[in-house]
Amino acid sequence: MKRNKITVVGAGNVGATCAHWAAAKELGDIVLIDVAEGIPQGKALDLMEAAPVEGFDSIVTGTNDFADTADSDLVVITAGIARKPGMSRDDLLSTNAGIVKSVTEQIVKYSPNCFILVVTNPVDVSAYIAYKASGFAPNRVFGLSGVLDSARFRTFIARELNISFEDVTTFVLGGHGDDMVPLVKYTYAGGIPVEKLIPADRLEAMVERTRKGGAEIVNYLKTGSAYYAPSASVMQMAECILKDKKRILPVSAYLQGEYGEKDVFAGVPAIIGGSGVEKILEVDLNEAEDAALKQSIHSVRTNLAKLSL
Ligand SMILES: NC(=O)c1ccc[n+]([C@@H]2O[C@H](COP(=O)([O-])OP(=O)(O)OC[C@H]3O[C@@H](n4cnc5c(N)ncnc54)[C@H](O)[C@@H]3O)[C@@H](O)[C@H]2O)c1
Ligand SMILES: O=C(O)C[C@H](O)C(=O)O
Repeated sequence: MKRNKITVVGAGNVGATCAHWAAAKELGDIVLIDVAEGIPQGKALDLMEAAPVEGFDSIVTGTNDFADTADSDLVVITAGIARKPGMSRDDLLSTNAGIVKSVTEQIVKYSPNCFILVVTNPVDVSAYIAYKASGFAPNRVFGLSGVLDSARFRTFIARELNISFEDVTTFVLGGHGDDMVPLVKYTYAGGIPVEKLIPADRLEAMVERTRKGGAEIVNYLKTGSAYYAPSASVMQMAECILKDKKRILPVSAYLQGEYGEKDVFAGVPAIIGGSGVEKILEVDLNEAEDAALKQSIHSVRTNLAKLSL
């Protein structure tokens, strides 16, 4: 039986931790690639030497040569710079746009049939760049946003109610920026609408904390951004493809008329399975939610307009 081949581009905090989760879950064999010489090789060997202890059988290799990524089933792009306190994700655009484009060209050259999961920020623009540079169908390229943002919102709600994290479900939609849209109306604890369990002012505080969730971690770390929850989130998306799970997840997907938007990537609920983004789901939004989603997507378009694509 053929094993899945997963390439992670960028062996920094997010990339190396993606490899860690992928190995621990035995999602396939893993190739870590980075421009920094020795880093992917060292981290890959270190991770593989955990296999006898943890009991996983993934082969993990590190490289600086894209030829070693050939015939990957799935490629995760984490290459690029992370923000520091005082910066927004948009401040990363001018550096990361070129990195995402060149990396995508290399990916496609060696793995013409892969799925591409984009992490590099600002992610909705990076996903657009990867989509255009790859020439792939839109179902094969998507970005990490809502799974992470929803995980943060779920965490805050579970702690507030002192219940299991797993029992909270929600959607955070829109661009992965400060005006992302946590949807309180679609937030449940064990099937019960959270609006019935938590006072409105407490919920609003958690919505605000979710919107600033990335910056909260950046302000603690000082020299980089979050990576445990981001990499766990991206590997959940990867698992859905590799195991054809058909889960409904909020992801940054290419819109072709859904929610009244075209030719842009933004966070929407979608069925994620063996064909990647199998279907984008349109949920009912009230006037305020719809306006917030449009504003958030407008911010993504403002960034896109800064690029000469
Ligand atoms: N979408 C999200 O929800 C989300 C979540 C977390 C992080 N991020 C983003 O992910 C990116 C990576 O974050 P990190 O914490 O891992 O940063 P990091 O600095 O720890 O790692 C980035 C790695 O990319 C490598 N790199 C740079 N250019 C490269 C190239 N051309 N080819 C291959 N590798 C290259 C660097 O050498 C470095 O090892 C950042 O842009 C960050 O903002 C996004
Ligand atoms: O906030 C960042 O810069 C990284 C990432 O987008 C996050 O939400 O943690």
